[in-house]
Amino acid sequence: MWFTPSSTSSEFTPDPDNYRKPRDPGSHVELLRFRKTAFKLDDGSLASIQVSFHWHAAHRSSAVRNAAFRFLPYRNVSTEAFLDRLLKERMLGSAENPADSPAHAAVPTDKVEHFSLMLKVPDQPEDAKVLRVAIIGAPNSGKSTLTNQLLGKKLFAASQKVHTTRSRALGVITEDNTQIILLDTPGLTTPSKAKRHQLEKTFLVDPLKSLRQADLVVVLVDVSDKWTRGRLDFEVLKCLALNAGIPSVLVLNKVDLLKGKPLLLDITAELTEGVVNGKRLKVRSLVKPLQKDTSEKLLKKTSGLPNGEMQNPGNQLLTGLSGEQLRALKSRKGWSHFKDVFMMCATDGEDVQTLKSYLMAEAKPGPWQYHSAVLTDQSPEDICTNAIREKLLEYLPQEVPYSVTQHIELWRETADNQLDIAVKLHVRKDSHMKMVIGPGGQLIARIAREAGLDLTNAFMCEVRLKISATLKN
Ligand SMILES: Nc1nc2c(ncn2[C@@H]2O[C@H](COP(=O)(O)OP(=O)(O)OP(=O)(O)O)[C@@H](O)[C@H]2O)c(=O)[nH]1
Repeated sequence: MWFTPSSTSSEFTPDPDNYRKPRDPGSHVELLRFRKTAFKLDDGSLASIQVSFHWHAAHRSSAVRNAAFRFLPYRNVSTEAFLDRLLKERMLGSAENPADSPAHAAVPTDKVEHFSLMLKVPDQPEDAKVLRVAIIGAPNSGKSTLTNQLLGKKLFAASQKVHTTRSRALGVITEDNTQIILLDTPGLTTPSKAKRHQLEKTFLVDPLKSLRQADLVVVLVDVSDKWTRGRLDFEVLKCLALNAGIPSVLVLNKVDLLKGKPLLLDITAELTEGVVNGKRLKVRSLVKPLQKDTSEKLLKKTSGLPNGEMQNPGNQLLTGLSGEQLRALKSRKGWSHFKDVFMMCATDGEDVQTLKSYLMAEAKPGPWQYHSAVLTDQSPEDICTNAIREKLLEYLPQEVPYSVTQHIELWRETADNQLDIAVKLHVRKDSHMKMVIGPGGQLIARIAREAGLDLTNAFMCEVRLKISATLKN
């Protein structure tokens, strides 16, 4: 968090030249509310932002009859310090127009508004470009962290525990004429592990579904894990083999945790089989790069299709890979068809900016899928439960957080632009209950405070989150 909302929040009369009108020329609009919220910066100074205003559209569809549209807010920056901050922070997007960056856009707090925004016709320019990116990798490789950093906003839960992400969700970056759709997926797992950990079917199906829709696959590997970094996760390899026609890039993540950086070259050589973008790597390597024809034969064997030929993923996914293909794949440690390799720290803004620029450049002419105000397809309630789930996973030991379920009891926007949320946690065991509450109620209060701050950032309004817990077997 780089700012904390102060309690000062006021309504005021808008200057008509000072807000952005909707691009839909036919719609009759009427300004309903216009708010200004003050924020306290780290240096103690105050800045104000126009956080939201609502339009009443005359030609509403029946699905949104009772809802007012909320358009991408235009913001006024009232202190130099704040403007300075915006311009300096690279992850916040275009310095020319910081107000347009995703970090400053709000997710609707109302699920009907969210739904209507998802259905809204994209406001695309004539030269629109688009890229659908599937981010896949083993559990805990940093997929959600990377997605949040690319978005410049924390909308996806990320924790040190595996299986933080329960189902597929998307994040949308829209800048200038380009829309990048990020498909965040649960960590790839096997049917037997899914059964053992009582994981939903989404864990098995969602990554494959995401892949089918992608123009580019980003494979994330945690290089700080010495047990897994030497070879690509078998489930990842299977996904790549099933979708060999979709370009893919390798991202070696968590390089900040790696002491010996030269090791990165060895890891790269292993995971790419010594070939990137059809060219042999010129690095000292533990493995001998595969001969080009051998590598092509292997691809043929594992995908069951001629090298480079686009396959029918739907059919492949239904039938899976044959026994022979799976055996051939098992003998492989890496994938020789990555287009590029990135080494990065997903928590570092500069590294992520490099990848973001690459994705922007990879976008191809095509229609946007979403309106530019869409940041994610997650409903406001899902964002809330995921934020709480993240803290539960972070602070509760071992398997305890996985058995806690949530029930939203109150969701109310107040007239002073605050959002009141009350969530009840259902805990299965008495011993777990004590852990969730913590000594003197400290832990549950901490979880409410921290999740509340994340939601304030996501919704760009002050969120008052109350969490209680009850025993439910
Ligand atoms: N030091 C360091 N930590 C990172 C980096 N990227 C991610 N992490 C941490 O790694 C942990 C796992 O990150 P997630 O983003 O939740 O990983 P995920 O792949 O989405 O995990 P699942 O939901 O289990 O599939 C979190 O504690 C992150 O803060 C990085 O580059 N460096």
